[in-house]
Amino acid sequence: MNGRAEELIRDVLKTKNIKDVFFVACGGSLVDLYPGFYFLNSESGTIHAHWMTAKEMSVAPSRFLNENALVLACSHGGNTKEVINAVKVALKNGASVITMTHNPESICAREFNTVLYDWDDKTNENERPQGIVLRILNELLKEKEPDYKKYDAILEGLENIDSIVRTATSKVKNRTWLFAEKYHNEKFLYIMGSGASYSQAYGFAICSLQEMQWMDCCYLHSGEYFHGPFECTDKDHLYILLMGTGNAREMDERCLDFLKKYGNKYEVIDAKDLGIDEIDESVNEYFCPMLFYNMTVAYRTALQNKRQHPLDMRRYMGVVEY
Ligand SMILES: O=P(O)(O)OC[C@H]1O[C@](O)(CO)[C@@H](O)[C@@H]1O
Repeated sequence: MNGRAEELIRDVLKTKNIKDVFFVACGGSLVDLYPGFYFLNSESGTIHAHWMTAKEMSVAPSRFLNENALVLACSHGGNTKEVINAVKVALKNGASVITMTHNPESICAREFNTVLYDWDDKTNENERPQGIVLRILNELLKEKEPDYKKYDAILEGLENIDSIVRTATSKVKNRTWLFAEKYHNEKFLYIMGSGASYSQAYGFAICSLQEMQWMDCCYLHSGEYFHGPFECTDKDHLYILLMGTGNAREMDERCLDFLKKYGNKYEVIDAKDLGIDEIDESVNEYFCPMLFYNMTVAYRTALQNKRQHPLDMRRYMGVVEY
C-alpha cells in the first residue's frame, strides 16, 4: 500500500474535528463508496455517515456539510460534472475533501486532494477505491475513537483480500459460463443483497446488466424482498442472490429459504463458498463487496461472450447530450 490515502486523512485530522463523512460519486463509483458508508455506520460511535449521488449534494446540500465534514468523492475518469460540482459546493461550505481517481490528467487529480489509483488486472484490491476508502476510514477511527478495536483486523483483511478474490475468480469461471448458457435471453432479473454488499446488488444491476448488457433487471435489498417484491416470485423469474457475512447475512438466508420453497431459477453467490472466511469474522463483511464486484465482472463477461453484446457498447452514455 502506497500510503497516500493515510497521509491525506492524517493531514485533515491535524486541523479538523470530523463529525460527518459524506460519500459522493455517480454510478459505479458510487457503488464503490457504499461499503465505507456501511462500515462507518456500523463501527463509529462519533461520526455520522451520508451516501448520495453527487448531484444531490449540489442541489440539496445537507446542513451537516460544514467545516466538520469530510467528503470522500470518487470519479474514475475524474471529470464527471456532477462530482466536480459537488466537491466545489463542499469546499465552499468549509468541508475537507479527498477525491479518488484513475486519471492523472483529470480535474479531480489537478485541482483537489486526490488519491490516484491504477486500474488494471494486476492492481491489488487494497489500491482500488473500495480498499482505499476502507484504509482512510480505518485511520480515521483509529485517530478519533480510543475504543476502536478493529484496526489490525482491517489491515490484515486488506493484506489478504486480493488473493481471495483471485482464487474465487478462477473458481467461478465454469459456473458463469453455465449461467450465461442458461440465462442469456432472460427477460428480467432480480439481484439481491444486503449489508455492505447491497452495493454490489445495485452495481450488478445498474452497471453490469443495464449499462453494459442492456438487460432489464432491478436490484433489491434482501430485507425488502419480503415487503412487496416477493409477490412476483414464481418458477419463471430469475433471482441472483449475493450472500454476504456479518449480521446482515440472516436477511440473505431468509431469501434463500423462500426461493428454495417457492422459486425455481436462482443463482446464489455466497461469499462463504468463495474464501471470505480467511479474513477475521469481526470484519469480513466489509470485504465481501470487493469479492462480489469481481464476481459481477465474471458473470457479465460470460454474458457478453454468449450474447455477443460488447461490454463497452453504449447508445446514450457519452454519445448523446443528457
Ligand atoms: O466514475 P466516473 O468517471 O465519475 O464516471 C461515472 C460513470 O461511470 C460509470 O460508473 C460506469 O460507466 C457510470 O455508472 C457513471 O455514469
